[in-house]
Amino acid sequence: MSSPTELAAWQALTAHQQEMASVSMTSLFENDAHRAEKYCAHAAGWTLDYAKNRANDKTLSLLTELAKEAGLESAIKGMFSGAHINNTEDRSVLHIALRASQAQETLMVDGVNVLAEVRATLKQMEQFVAQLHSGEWKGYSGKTITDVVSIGIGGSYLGPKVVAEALTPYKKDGIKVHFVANIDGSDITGKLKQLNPETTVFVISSKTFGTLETLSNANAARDWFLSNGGSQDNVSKHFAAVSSNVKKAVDFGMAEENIFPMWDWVGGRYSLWSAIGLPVAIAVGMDNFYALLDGAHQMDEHFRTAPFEENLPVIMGALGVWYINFHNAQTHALIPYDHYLRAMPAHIQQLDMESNGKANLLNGDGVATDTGPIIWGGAGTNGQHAYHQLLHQGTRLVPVDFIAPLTSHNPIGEHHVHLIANCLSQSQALMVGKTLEQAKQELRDAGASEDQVEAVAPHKVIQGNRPSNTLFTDKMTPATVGALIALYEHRTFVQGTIWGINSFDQWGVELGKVLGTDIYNRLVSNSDNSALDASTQALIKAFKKAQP
Ligand SMILES: O=P(O)(O)OC[C@H]1O[C@H](O)[C@H](O)[C@@H](O)[C@@H]1O
Repeated sequence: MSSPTELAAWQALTAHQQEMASVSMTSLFENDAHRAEKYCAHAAGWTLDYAKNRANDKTLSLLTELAKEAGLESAIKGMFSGAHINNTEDRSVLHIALRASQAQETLMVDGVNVLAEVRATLKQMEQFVAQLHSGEWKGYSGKTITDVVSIGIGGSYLGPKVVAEALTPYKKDGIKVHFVANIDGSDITGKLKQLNPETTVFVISSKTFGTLETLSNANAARDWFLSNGGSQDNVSKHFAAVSSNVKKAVDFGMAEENIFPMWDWVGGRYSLWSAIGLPVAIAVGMDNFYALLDGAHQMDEHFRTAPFEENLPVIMGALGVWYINFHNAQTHALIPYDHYLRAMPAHIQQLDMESNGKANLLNGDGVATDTGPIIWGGAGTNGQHAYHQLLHQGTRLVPVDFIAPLTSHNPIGEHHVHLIANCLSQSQALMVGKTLEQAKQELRDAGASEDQVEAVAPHKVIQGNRPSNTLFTDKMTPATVGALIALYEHRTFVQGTIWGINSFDQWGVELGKVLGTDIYNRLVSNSDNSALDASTQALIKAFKKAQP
């Protein structure tokens, strides 16, 4: 596809943005008694209230038209049929196959029924999880396993960690699941201190089995195991792997039956639904893992079949484009009002920024528009006492997604009512703001002198008219958590399709890895560094000087 700026809907939106510039969201509500119910959509246990956006019927119809002109309908068909939509790697993009309904028996891709492979792997996971939970799986000294440590990084780490945390109320007793990712030795050292090698199983999650951080931590775990009573013959009782590189995992010491396959049609950041999600399945049980997959599948079906006007990923994706490209928004915040979902913004950050942080169209030409925004956020209400100041009064426009369950897993006292009251009031405050007159009156009512009123009132003005979506569900369950993450996966795809970029490769991370190896070699040798830039030379020198 060529640049989206050439599309008729893009040009119409550019003109429409001018029309909307002086229209406040509050006036949109005043002029349409049905706005709240109209600007509301439902899918897979979630409701999206998108009424608090700088958008009217025309905006939404132009945005929907833009998605159509950009070819989103055929892109969706392409994804679901296994077309090689990841064009730079010539691969299908099939995370949707990992959660396909059991009723579907075949999905033929390049002559292979991928669903048969997916189902066989799920069965393998079932057995593994059952053996761990029943106590049938014993460590080398005959003791029952009490701890599982997942070692991975990027997509082979963050998604499972975030979902396992989100599903804390569903955790099964007996086995504690830990995650290690960083090559900073403090990460694994801290974890190993709490563990007994006789009762610990490590799951090494790496699609390539070639990632520096993961292999370094896997080797450190094996060394620890071997120097604390374990033997080479027993490595297979304490180490399993999830990887598409079986040979490397076998060479490490894994038994072939403890290696769970991955496929090149699953991108790392989309892989938590595969055996990469094994730590989740161990933490919450296979029944809950299946419920997670089913929730995601419900969202897939909605995305595949719902008209764009009612389609949550399309609405959210298109509204994001509206702000990024027509209002110059540089970032997008996700604020879950749910303690267990507190790390979700980090997962969506990885998902979205690794997918849409691109500057080339599918055909290789440079883009003419901004693409993926900076995704950030954190748990409400904590953020209200920190960065919300900037959301309300800063100079930047930051569209926000508020995410909340209507009921709590821990309904103590008035906590949940307050939590939700805060969530709703934040989106309200962002929209309505506070005028100078209101600020003055507030100060007068509090007994301030006229001098104080004049001096302080401008600082209390809140511009308002700042957009947000509110996503809510009855309860955070495996199914609703699965649907929520699938929603953001598809939103990312919608935006990538509108921008005409490939959301499924990640060439940008490679250069740092190559240079990292080069610098490593320089740090451990007496190489001639004079050809390097002066800053890097000085930093290498400082490192070497500090070594004992
Ligand atoms: O699963 P692995 O092969 O170890 O890869 C782990 C991660 O590393 C890479 O650098 C990619 O940027 C990620 O997309 C990937 O998830």
